[in-house]
Amino acid sequence: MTSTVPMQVHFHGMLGRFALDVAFTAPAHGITALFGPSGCGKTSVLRCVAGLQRLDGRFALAGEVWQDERQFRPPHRRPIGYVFQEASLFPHLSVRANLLYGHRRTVGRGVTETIRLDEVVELLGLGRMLDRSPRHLSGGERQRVAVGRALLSQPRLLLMDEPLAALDRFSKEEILPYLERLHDTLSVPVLLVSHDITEVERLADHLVLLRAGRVEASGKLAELQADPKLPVARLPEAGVTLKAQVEGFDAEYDLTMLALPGGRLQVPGVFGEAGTTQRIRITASDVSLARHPDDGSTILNVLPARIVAAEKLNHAQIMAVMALGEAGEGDRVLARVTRKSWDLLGLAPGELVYARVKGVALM
Ligand SMILES: Nc1ncnc2c1ncn2[C@@H]1O[C@H](COP(=O)(O)OP(=O)(O)OP(=O)(O)O)[C@@H](O)[C@H]1O
Repeated sequence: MTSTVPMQVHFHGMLGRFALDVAFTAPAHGITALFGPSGCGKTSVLRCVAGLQRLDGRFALAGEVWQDERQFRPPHRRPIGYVFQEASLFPHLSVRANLLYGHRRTVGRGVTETIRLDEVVELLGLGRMLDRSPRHLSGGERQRVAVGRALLSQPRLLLMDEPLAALDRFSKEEILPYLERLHDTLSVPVLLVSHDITEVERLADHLVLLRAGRVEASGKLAELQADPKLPVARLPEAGVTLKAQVEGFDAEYDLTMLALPGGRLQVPGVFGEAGTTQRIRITASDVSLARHPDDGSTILNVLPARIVAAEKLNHAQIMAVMALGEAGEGDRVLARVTRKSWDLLGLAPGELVYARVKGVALM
C-alpha cells in the first residue's frame, strides 16, 4: 500500500569539517532525486537515512520514526535496499543465488514477502541470466541484478547512490527503461542520488537540490525545473519534463496527438496507446515566442500561454516561464529567448503569447 504520509528527512551535524544541515519532506512513493554538485552532501544524506552515519535529526517513513531525539534504529533494523555505483555481487554465486541472498535473510526470518522473485526477474529482464555467474555479465546487467537483489530483501525504501555513474552510455541507455518500469510498477519509494540531470529528469518525480550541505530547494520535478532562479533552469540544456496523455493518432501523417494541462501537442511517430500517459521533455532552447498564433511556419505546435516570470540569464538571453493556456491555467514550460527579441516584442509577465514548440522529446 502506498502511504500518503510524506517521508521526513532532517539531519544536522559535522562530518569532519563539512557541515551538513538538511531538512526536507518527500512523497513516500515514487522516486525522489537528491541532486547537486560533487561534495554537496548527497551520499552523506543517504548514509544517514540508512543509519550508517549518525548525525542528530529525525527520519520518518510513512509515519514510522527511525530516528529522532529519543531513538536511533541501527542499520540492520532499517528495512532498506541499497544500490551503489558498482554492483557488489558475490562472484562465486549464480545470479539466482545473488538475488535470493537478501530474500533469505528477510523473508526467511518472518518478514512479509511483498516482492517475489518471479516479479523481479520479469521486471528487470533477468530470466536468461539466472544460472550464470555475475563474472560474465555486462556492467548494466550486473547493476540490474544488484537492483533485483535489493528489492528482494523486501525493503520499505530503496536507496540508490549514483547507480548508473559507472556505466558507459550504451549500458546506461539499456538499464534506464528497467528503472522506469520499476518506478511505474512498484510502490517502494526510492531516494536516488545523482549528479546527472538527464538521469534525474527521466526517473524522478520529486527533486531535492543540495548545495554545500544544505537544501537549496525541494519540490515536484516540474516545478523546480521551471523556477528560473534555481540553477537547473539556468543550465544550457534546461527544460521541463511533463506528463501527457495519448489522445489519438493521425494515421495520414504518422503523428501522435498528446494532451497535457493547458494544451495539445502533435509528435512525429506513433507510440503508446490511446489513454496512456507518456513522459515528455520540452527543452527551453526549442521554444520560441510569438505575439500571433499563425504566421506561417513549419512548426506544428503553437500553444497559447501566459508569461509567468522572466529571468535574465546573461546580457544577451532571457529565460521566460510560461503557463500553458490562454488563462495560464496549465503546465509550465520554459523558453530561452534573446533579450533583443524580448524587447522588440515588448514582452512582460502577464502577457498572452504563443509558444512555438520546435521539438518534443519522449522519455
Ligand atoms: N565521515 C566523514 N568524515 C569526514 N568527512 C566526511 C565524512 N563523510 C563525508 N564527509 C565529507 O562531506 C562532504 C560531502 O560528501 P558526500 O560524499 O556526502 O558528497 P556528495 O554530494 O555525495 O559527493 P559526490 O557527488 O562527489 O559523491 C565531503 O567534503 C566529504 O569529504
